[in-house]
Amino acid sequence: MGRRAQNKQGVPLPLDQEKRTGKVTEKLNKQLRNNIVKNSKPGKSTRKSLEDKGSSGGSKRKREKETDNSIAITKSRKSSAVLKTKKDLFEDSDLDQGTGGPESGWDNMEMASEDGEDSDISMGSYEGTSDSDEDEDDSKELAARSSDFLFDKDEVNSHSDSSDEDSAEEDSTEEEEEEGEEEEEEFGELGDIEKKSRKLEKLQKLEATLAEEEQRDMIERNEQEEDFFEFTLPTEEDLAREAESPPDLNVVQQRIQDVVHVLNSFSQLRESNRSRSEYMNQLTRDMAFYYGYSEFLLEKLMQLFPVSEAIEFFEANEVPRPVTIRTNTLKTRRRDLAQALINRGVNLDVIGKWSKVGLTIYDSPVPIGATPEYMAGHYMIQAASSFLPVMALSPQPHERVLDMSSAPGGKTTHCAALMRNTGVIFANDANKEREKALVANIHRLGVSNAVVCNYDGREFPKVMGGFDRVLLDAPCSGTGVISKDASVKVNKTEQDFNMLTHLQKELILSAIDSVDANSKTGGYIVYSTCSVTVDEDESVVDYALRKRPNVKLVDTGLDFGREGFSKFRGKAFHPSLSLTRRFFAHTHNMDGFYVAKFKKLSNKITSPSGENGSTEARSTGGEPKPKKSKKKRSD
Ligand SMILES: C[S@@+](CC[C@H](N)C(=O)[O-])C[C@H]1O[C@@H](n2cnc3c(N)ncnc32)[C@H](O)[C@@H]1O
Repeated sequence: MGRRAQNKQGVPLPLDQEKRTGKVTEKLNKQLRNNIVKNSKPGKSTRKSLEDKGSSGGSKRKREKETDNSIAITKSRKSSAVLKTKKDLFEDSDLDQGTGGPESGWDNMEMASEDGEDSDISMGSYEGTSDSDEDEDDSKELAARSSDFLFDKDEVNSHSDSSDEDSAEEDSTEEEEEEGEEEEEEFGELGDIEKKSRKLEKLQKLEATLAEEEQRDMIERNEQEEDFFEFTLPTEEDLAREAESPPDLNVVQQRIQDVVHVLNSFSQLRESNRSRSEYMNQLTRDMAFYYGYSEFLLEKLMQLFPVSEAIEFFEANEVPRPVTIRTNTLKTRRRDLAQALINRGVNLDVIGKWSKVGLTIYDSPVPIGATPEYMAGHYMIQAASSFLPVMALSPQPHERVLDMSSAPGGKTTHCAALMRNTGVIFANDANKEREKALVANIHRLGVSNAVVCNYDGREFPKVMGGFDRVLLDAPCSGTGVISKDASVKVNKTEQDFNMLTHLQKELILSAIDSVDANSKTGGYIVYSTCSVTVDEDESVVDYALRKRPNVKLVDTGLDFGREGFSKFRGKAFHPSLSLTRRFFAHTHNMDGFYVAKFKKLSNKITSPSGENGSTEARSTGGEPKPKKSKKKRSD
């Protein structure tokens, strides 16, 4: 558990709270707009003072009040003409009801965000709330407001009276009054529909103007903020002093934010005598401390993302993923299972459009691993990400399938369900202890087409071959499941990674050699890990492509997930690596996962130089083992 999670004296704010781009900015814009609509009066600044922000951790955000006020006043005045007209439009039509002041503006925003997340899950999108969803919500709200406004005739008619009474309205320009008179005349002449559509058009124009105005204001505000932002990296002495006193997470958190800010606008905000690597070193040190990782692992994981995204990644690892279950279609249908669980008071929803068998469990009055339905084998408690390799493998009825590292059997039993208990699955694992759970699950779920075996996967081609499909859900470091097992943060050394990747490379060649390229229905291999490191993912797959030119990567068939790296930190992989898929907690709300799918083209191993190898793999069963490549490789 990281210090961030351990800290009991007040939880620091999420580090991305001050993000200046993307959705947060958009939300901020919305809030600003709300505040301005509610509060804007000529001469009153609606902007939050920058001085409100913390200045610990070596940063200073100064503001020259006079300059700022004058800008604020000018801006506020500039907006007021527009706002006033908008106010006219809304004032007497009850449109303000329920929107409250600036604080409730924040409240509304938070609620909208939560709703977005909920509907995200219930609608099955794992891509997060899209901007267009938010836009759609906004436009619905606007349409609702507009239609209230347009169709409440009495309110519209009383509008001019009440505006006369409003002293602030007396300041309105003559043009505005003239426009109002003209409007009344026109209203007398034009039909209802035309009148309404003109009003709506006007409303839309005002909205657009307001949005533009606030966008400009936001940009200007950010620029000013940067002008007054100062951050100095702590010296060795500062750090030594800091180390002597009890750790203050708030100081570290603030420094992380500041360093990220500097790195994002490096040429503008850096100290001239400091290099990027000095900032990166401080960031690594602080983040490792803050989230409780070894510096070695933190650095490795940091390399996967731009710095701001890395923070989202580490934050997501502090939050548990939703509990998910997979319906065992050998015994029941998802609809019936959901109904049975709902009858027990379980609060659930479908997992997403991408799966027809998954359910997300929000809460349950009974342990979800002890219901009668669980005991009867109607479902498997399984992470959403674990569905993916089996979906990619797509085993067919009557095929011969090998699950090379199968315990405790989540994927074996899924394969059996897709094969409708026909054909045969060899459920292998090198660990006999873990196979107890595999056997128990096979029995509980009613799988009758599995043969459990206990070989080192590297030896499998010597035992048998000729499979239509092979799944290698490889042993890995588990960097994708840190939210479940936080010990990974500190217990994986460089040596562990070296040993693991070596094993993974041997296993992947074995998996390839176990498949029959001439299979009428298959000839596929899926490689997956619950780790996000390139060493265990793309590097292993690229190695396999080089060592076995008789396979090629194909589309995984998964219609979401991020493309695998085809180059990484100066290292070029085969371009087809982009066909592989990466999944992350912070982007897909599921455990970190990697999936690659190969098609075997020939049972002959062609040497990397393009010559035909003299041997065939054991892929058709019984053939000699492929000769070892004489060429020495660095990996
Ligand atoms: C990620 S887990 C597999 C999870 C499993 N596929 C499931 O869905 O339930 C990796 C497995 O690889 C097994 N393993 C480790 N080394 C192995 C080897 N040399 N050959 C075969 N299996 C191995 C481990 O015992 C572990 O059960």
